Amino acid sequence: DEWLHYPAFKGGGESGCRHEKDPFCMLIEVQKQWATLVFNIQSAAYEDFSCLIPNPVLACLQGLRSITQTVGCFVSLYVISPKLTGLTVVVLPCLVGAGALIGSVLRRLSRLAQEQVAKATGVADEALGNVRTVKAFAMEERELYALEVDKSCEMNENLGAGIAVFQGLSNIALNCIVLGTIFAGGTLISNNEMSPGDLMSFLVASQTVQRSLASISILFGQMVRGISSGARVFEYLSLEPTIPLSGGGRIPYHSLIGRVDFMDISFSYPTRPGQQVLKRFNLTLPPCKTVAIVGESGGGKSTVAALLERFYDPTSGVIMLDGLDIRTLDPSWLRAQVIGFINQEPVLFGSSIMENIRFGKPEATDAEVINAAEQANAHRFITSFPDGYNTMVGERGVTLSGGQKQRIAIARALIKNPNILVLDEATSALDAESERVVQEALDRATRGRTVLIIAHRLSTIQGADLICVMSNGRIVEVS
Ligand SMILES: Nc1ncnc2c1ncn2[C@@H]1O[C@H](COP(=O)(O)OP(=O)(O)OP(=O)(O)O)[C@@H](O)[C@H]1O
Repeated sequence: DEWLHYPAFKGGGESGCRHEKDPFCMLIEVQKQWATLVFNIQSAAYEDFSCLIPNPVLACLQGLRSITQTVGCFVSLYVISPKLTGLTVVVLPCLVGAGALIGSVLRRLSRLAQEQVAKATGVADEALGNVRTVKAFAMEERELYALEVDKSCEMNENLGAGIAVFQGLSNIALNCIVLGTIFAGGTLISNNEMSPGDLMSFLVASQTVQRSLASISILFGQMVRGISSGARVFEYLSLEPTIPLSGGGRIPYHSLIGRVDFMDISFSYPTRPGQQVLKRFNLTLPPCKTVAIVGESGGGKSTVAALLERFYDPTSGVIMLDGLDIRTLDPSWLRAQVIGFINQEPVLFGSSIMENIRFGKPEATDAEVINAAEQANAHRFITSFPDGYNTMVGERGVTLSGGQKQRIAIARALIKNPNILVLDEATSALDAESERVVQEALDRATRGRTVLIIAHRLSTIQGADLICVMSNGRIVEVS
């Protein structure tokens, strides 16, 4: 009876609130209207503007609605029964603490699952990119990708189970709160400290809190997944290169002589600081001369080329270009205009021959591309293809032979007309005939340039002005 006479349940008027001066009634009404407003905005956003509003904004609106509902209902709860509300306030932090604990475990699981997905994708990429090697070793049946995907599947299942347990537990906990409220409220009613109507109002308001908290817990599950995926992206975005991409001095083209001095260079790769690859290495590349480095495998020859290209900076010592420390020069200018680099395994892009050669100088005209191809002994074989320079080379150049790929790589390096040419075992992967053709192209390309040749074969270094033998990270003989 008393409950039915309570103002909040009497109904009447447009707002359903007959006693507009009753603070409890007003509070319920304001909270209801606010929740409806936010809900309507959110629904309208979903239905009419979902393509315009980013998902995080929609999620924020949903979160905002749940949070305001929770706060509003808590105020109402306090107005109805401070004692019962106090009890809820004591229990709730314990639940929130337990939720935060489970949440941190879930975040860790989610991060591990994301890393495993990335690993599985990497394996698939490698297996597909190196399909010939996979076939050559009859490894098609070895389910490398399946293994990684199974692991990823297992991890995601664990994560899903974790989120399910989290959501299940939070629902059980919230229902327990309702049961506890009825129990505690019943005790208060029997002691005449509370009316049945108050208890019913309390329950209605606490169920709204329950619904809001349940939707917050779902949002939290989505947030856990989102944050760990985003964290990996932001981790990469926030990486700063140790060697800047650009910035620094440039030597005007007409004053550039092309003398390179390696002075007392010591170097260890950052991933293996314990292994010193170069030890007080000294070498001079005189302008317009060809210097060849030979030596045992793993002796550090390619590392010398990598340091000249500024892929790494030496641990100690200085590399000079025309008497200037290359660390003071603009790396993008050095790589794009001064040094032409041709390595053992030329990597081509899955576009046309024309675009691959033009990669060396994006603004080059078709005539310049053809000229570079002629210098690299590539023009004849390119024009023998039905599509000529528009022939697509396939992913990483798989539709070309080793010698053809190498000559396109030479043309790509020559088109920028570099002052310094670095050839890192450029012909070592070729048979005798292909090597002869490529060598011819290289002999032509090296004229009038400072050249560093890293070689295994005698034929490659025959024309060199200086031959240096490298062992154990330093030059041991010069002839
Ligand atoms: N990115 C890297 N990280 C760590 N160590 C590396 C890296 N690259 C090469 N090394 C190590 O540095 C040493 C020198 O390698 P480098 O490639 O310079 O030798 P190389 O003389 O060119 O050999 P090869 O004639 O066989 O090509 C080797 O012991 C190699 O294992």
